[in-house]
Amino acid sequence: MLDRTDLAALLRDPDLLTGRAYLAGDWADAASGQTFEVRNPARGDVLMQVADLSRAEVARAIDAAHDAQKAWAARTAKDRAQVLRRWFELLMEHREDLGRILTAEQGKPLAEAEGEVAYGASFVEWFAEEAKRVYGDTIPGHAPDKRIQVIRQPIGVAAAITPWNFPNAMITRKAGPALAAGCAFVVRPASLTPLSALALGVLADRAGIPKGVFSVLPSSDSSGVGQEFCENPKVAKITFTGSTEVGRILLRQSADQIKKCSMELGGNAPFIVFDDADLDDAVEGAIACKFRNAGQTCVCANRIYVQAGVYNAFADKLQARLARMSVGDGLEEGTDFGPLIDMAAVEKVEAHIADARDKGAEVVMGGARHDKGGSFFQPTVVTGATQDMAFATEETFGPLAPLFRFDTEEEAIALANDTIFGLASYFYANDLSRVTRVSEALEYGIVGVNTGLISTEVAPFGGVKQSGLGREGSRYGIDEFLEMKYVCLSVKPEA
Ligand SMILES: NC(=O)C1=CN([C@@H]2O[C@H](COP(=O)(O)OP(=O)(O)OC[C@H]3O[C@@H](n4cnc5c(N)ncnc54)[C@H](OP(=O)(O)O)[C@@H]3O)[C@@H](O)[C@H]2O)C=CC1
Ligand SMILES: O=C(O)CCCC(=O)O
Repeated sequence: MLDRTDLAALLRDPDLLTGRAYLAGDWADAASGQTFEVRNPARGDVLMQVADLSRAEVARAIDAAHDAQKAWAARTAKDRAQVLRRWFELLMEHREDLGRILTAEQGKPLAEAEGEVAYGASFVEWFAEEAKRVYGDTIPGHAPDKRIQVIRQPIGVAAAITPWNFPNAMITRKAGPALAAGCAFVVRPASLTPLSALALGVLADRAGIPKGVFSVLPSSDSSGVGQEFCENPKVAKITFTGSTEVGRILLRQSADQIKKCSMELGGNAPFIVFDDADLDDAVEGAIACKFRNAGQTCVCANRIYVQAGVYNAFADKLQARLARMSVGDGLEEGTDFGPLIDMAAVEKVEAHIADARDKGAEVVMGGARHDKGGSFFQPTVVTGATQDMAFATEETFGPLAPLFRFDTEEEAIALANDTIFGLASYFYANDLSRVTRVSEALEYGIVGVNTGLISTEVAPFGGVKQSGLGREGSRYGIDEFLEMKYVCLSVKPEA
């Protein structure tokens, strides 16, 4: 049993745990008194009740953000940077508590949860620094009396919709650059994981982010809030992480007002092992890449292509390594893989396994629900995977590693690119010419070479094709929250 009291008892600062919305600088219940449940995926217990805001309350937060934004933007960049720096420090000081809250509502092992909190905080730190480097430009005039200046200004109110798989970092990766640029920011977190978002609000409040500039708006009405964000003229920017399907809905809804959108959508990452790769490294990389967050990450390997000469050896080593890893409650010491987020996620993994079996693949490891019950699932390896199987075209979002066999480099590249998605891709090889050729040929926003982990605040994260629009993190990430203005000055000659 894990309820609110138990979870609060695990925290050094129980005030981080709240079910009230952070609306326009005030902590509030829903006016209707409605709440929705947040559950712990490992035990299925109801952890807490959280304020279930209406669309009208979300509109009120947008009004407040709109009113507060101008004064926030008018502060010096250094001043905004100092407030963000304070927020970063508080996030790091409370890393353990934030990790416990995250694991309790999302399920990932504590070490991973704390890693996510530090990763999330790194975006606030990075963009606190970048706030001071929003430079403009001076362009030589096109006529003797003309001077041309380019300035970059905050876009206005940014509205974010974020997923359950990274309940902390997907918010900070958007809020950091938005606030640094001088935007106000409202976020509706996934209804499965609002507690991490609300804890971020508690610390934003303590850090001195002004009232209204940052709001956290839990609501069970995802489509109603999505419509409000897209249709409210006071919102200038939509920033979303989630499925390609919902991304399409938000883009359609944003079209009437030509709203600026950043979309970080689904992936279907190929992970290619060439026969000149270091196989032990490739196995470690595959485990980190495929099984992180129990496979519920948009940059997780979804299809593992292994060259024929090393196929059997790779499959054996992968199984041997996985056999030493443990599935369990993320709050317990020594857990490598937590539960899946819910039973729908389990059913999707099962459907992909059944489809592969029907089409001739062999399940050589796992393949079934774990005897811990609930949404725990066995780490699974499937051999004999082929392009007609469901996981070749759809994200599994679970602990299923399908191994495809290929013969030539050309074939591997064609198979890897045979998808509507283009977020992350990975390959292991040592021949320098091959590394260069393959890096250039993969149609993806991100390529990991001899590594299964590519996430960092200093590099641009984002996809091509139907994996999204825009980039998050790095020096480019702040551009998503800025508009460029060209000022043409006519200078009269002396009278
Ligand atoms: N790129 C990524 O990081 C992610 C990819 N996915 C992919 O999507 C699949 C489904 O996962 P799921 O969680 O359902 O992803 P969704 O895209 O449905 O959810 C992501 C966020 O969008 C919200 N949302 C859902 N429908 C709407 C809508 N009509 N308008 C506005 N917001 C909406 C959700 O809210 P709520 O859940 O509260 O309804 C959540 O906050 C996964 O299996 C995976 O393949 C999922 C999550 C992240
Ligand atoms: O699944 C996602 O959308 C977030 C990826 C986490 C990361 O940045 O690595």
